Amino acid sequence: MESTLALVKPHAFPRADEILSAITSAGFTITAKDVLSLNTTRAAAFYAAHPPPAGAGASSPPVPVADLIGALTAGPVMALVVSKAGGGVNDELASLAGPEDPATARTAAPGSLRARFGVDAAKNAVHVVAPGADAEAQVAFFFPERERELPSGAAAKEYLMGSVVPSLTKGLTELCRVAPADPLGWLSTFLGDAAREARGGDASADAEAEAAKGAEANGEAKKDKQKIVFVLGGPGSGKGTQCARLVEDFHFDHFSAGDLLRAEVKSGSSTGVEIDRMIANGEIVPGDITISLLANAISSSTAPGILIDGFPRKLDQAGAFEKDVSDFAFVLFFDCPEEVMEERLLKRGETSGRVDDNAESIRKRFDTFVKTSMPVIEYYEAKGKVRRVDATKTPDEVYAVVKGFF
Ligand SMILES: Nc1ncnc2c1ncn2[C@@H]1O[C@H](COP(=O)(O)OP(=O)(O)OP(=O)(O)O)[C@@H](O)[C@H]1O
Ligand SMILES: Nc1ccn([C@H]2C[C@H](O)[C@@H](COP(=O)(O)O)O2)c(=O)n1
Repeated sequence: MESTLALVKPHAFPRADEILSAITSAGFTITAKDVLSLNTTRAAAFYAAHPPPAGAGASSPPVPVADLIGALTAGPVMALVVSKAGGGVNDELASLAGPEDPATARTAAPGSLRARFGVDAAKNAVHVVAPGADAEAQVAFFFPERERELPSGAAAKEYLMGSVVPSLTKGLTELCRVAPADPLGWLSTFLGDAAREARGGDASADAEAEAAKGAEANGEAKKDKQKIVFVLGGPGSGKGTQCARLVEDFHFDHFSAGDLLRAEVKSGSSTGVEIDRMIANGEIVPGDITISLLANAISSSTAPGILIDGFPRKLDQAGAFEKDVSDFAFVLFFDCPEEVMEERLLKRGETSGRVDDNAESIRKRFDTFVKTSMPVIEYYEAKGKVRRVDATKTPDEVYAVVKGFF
């Protein structure tokens, strides 16, 4: 089975079902699918690593990369791994897509995807891998965790000796030295980091770094040099209190997802009305709203570290942030029983003015925390990324433990 990449571009996204059906009717199999949104940095990195073909057609001028980036970042993208038995999957899919420019496609290949769903040479419905280009690398850009076809014989030996044995030996040696409480989680994080480091020299990572430099020059902050820490814990566990101390001692920036959402409510925007209702009801606001508020807030930060308080509250928020905004260093988790948190919140409610510091909202918030947010902590705990603190002690005692993590 040979595989290649296809992207359904944002303007054609509403017609993704028809595009998928055209692809499968032509005898291809969709072996992986993801819906994502790309920011400018990531789209620029993609086109830098995988430059588009020279022109939309023999007689047409090349499409400016800025237009391609604009088209790819305008909304949701559907990324597909398209497979077919035998060879030539790239060329066959390129032929189903049709000429780059939909205007040309409509006369030269009227049944093609671009003829049917394209608008212009940038909004041309689908990105497919150009004949002769590196399909595997393009697939890996969007599906980095996907298993590749394993090498065999001498190639397998070379791969194992060169890539697997050195990091596994180092990982196992370190594992014995550190003796972590969760050895499997620890080793999985270690090997994941080693693999990412090894990929640091590949073409797409270089391109991404270059693109990020460009984005920085345009005022977009590059977050990978700043330590980002997710601060989690139940409502009233003391996240905000401890973050304030870290800001004072370490000059970090502190962004509270709850505060950003409350500011949105105050702004009087139409989204704000709905956010206010959800907060009072103890519900989680959709991740895309919170992530865009956070991404905007952290984009201008130049502090050595960034504390993201009260986020991610749901597993999908965690994945989306890591994918679209930034990696993070660890989760600082304040472990506190409900009775303690309830007492603190009712006391805070006497003066806070918060719509959710009342007995009924508190009960709903606890329920949401257990059902929706604890799985985030368990997920990262299994990866060895959680630093847990007993939050029942006095603020000074809690802080003595917290600052040891920085
Ligand atoms: N260790 C502590 N001991 C006693 N009271 C505390 C402690 N830490 C914080 N508090 C108090 O408990 C209340 C809740 O603390 P804080 O606002 O820091 O919690 P939070 O986790 O940020 O809450 P939320 O998620 O609801 O915003 C505050 O009134 C704070 O003064
Ligand atoms: N990632 C987030 C963070 C917060 N909210 C909403 C729901 C919470 O109950 C409320 C208050 O947050 P807090 O100040 O307690 O951190 O804000 C959310 O939906 N998603």
